[in-house]
Amino acid sequence: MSAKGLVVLTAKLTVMQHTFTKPVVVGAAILDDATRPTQMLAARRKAPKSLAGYWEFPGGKVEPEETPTGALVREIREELGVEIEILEHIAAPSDAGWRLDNGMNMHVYTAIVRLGKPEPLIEHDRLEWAALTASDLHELEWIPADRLILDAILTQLGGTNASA
Ligand SMILES: Nc1nc2c([nH]c(=O)n2[C@H]2C[C@H](O)[C@@H](COP(=O)(O)OP(=O)(O)OP(=O)(O)O)O2)c(=O)[nH]1
Repeated sequence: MSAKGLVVLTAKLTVMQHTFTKPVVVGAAILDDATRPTQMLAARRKAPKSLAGYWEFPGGKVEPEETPTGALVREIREELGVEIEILEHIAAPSDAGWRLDNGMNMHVYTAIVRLGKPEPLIEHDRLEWAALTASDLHELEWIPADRLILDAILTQLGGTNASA
């Protein structure tokens, strides 16, 4: 095959890969404080109909040219109108992340707000600071797949979280 043919084939394969592989989702567990967190920001989805009313980690899909953390900073800027600093990755059951009900995988990172006040701008109709305790977090109606992640966050923050 000629060099030109190889370039065309590679380009076609890249397009096919983006078409057929599921996007990776990133979510932010936004904390009220980096060293002694007591609260986490939950966001209630407006759409699609099947997810409207459920609480989630604000975030979204990683675009092909983005890093996961770069995508998360962008998504939070778009959705909540704030600049965040990412703190740590929440350890997931596999390198692929947390398996979601839609077949996608999600990576979750703790973060703090560096600039601005979070507002539900596009995808959400409510934001709520929930206490970092199992009872307060689970009281909200989360997207079912997110509940395991809540427990992992509580466990991972256990060493620094005064209220857990
Ligand atoms: N953001 C987010 N999505 C989640 C969570 N749990 C969960 O199952 N999902 C699902 C819902 C969606 O099907 C998918 C994420 O898609 P999204 O609609 O948030 O992505 P996006 O902001 O990039 O939106 P779009 O450009 O595709 O419209 O993952 C979660 O905690 N946060």
